[in-house]
Amino acid sequence: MMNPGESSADKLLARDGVQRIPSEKLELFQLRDFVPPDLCQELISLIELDRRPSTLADAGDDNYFRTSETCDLDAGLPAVMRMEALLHALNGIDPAHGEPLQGQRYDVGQEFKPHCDYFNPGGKDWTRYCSVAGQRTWTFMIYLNDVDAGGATRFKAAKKMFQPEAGKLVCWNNRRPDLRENPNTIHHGMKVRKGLKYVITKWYREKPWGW
Ligand SMILES: O=C(O)CCC(=O)C(=O)O
Ligand SMILES: [Fe+2]
Repeated sequence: MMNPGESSADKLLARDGVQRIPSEKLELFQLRDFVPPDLCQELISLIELDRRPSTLADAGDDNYFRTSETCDLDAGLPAVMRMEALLHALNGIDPAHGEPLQGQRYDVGQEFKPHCDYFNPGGKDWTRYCSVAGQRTWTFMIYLNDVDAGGATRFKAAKKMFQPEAGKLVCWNNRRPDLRENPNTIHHGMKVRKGLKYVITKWYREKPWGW
């Protein structure tokens, strides 16, 4: 049986418009027009109100690895609740297994270099990030606006680049069928060349989030 912290290809493909990116190496999907324009605008306004420099687990020494700005979105706000309801209807994941929704804002020249969303087993932050809620299972990411130039998300193993497009969802399973972390999920939020880029990210965990 599927863990309540996971979605599945069958569940996602049951929705009209969901496309699986052909690859043996990972489970990767997109859905255009997932989030309506008025909700995209509301979420952009919330990110603008409350942004701060992004941080990283296992950051290492590269201060330019993730140069965007982040915002934790308050789960009690109507726009955030609407977003959560859309996600739950699509992916079927128990909302208790979700981390709080995060917003990201990238200015010209900002990027998130190639990385995986799961935590490195045995890495120095492993205990701190995974002791309560376990490993990250699935990632759901939504572009909130069309970017003037740049800002694509590149999945090298799948030979796929997603162009930002208001309301478009990209989602993937961070693990393989045997539940080991899948390094083929490595992805690069490429530099914005012109304009701003806003995204929302939702990460799910093996166990309930609980704090
Ligand atoms: O902004 C992007 O295109 C990628 C964002 C991302 O990978 C993340 O927030 O984990
Ligand atoms: Fe990521």
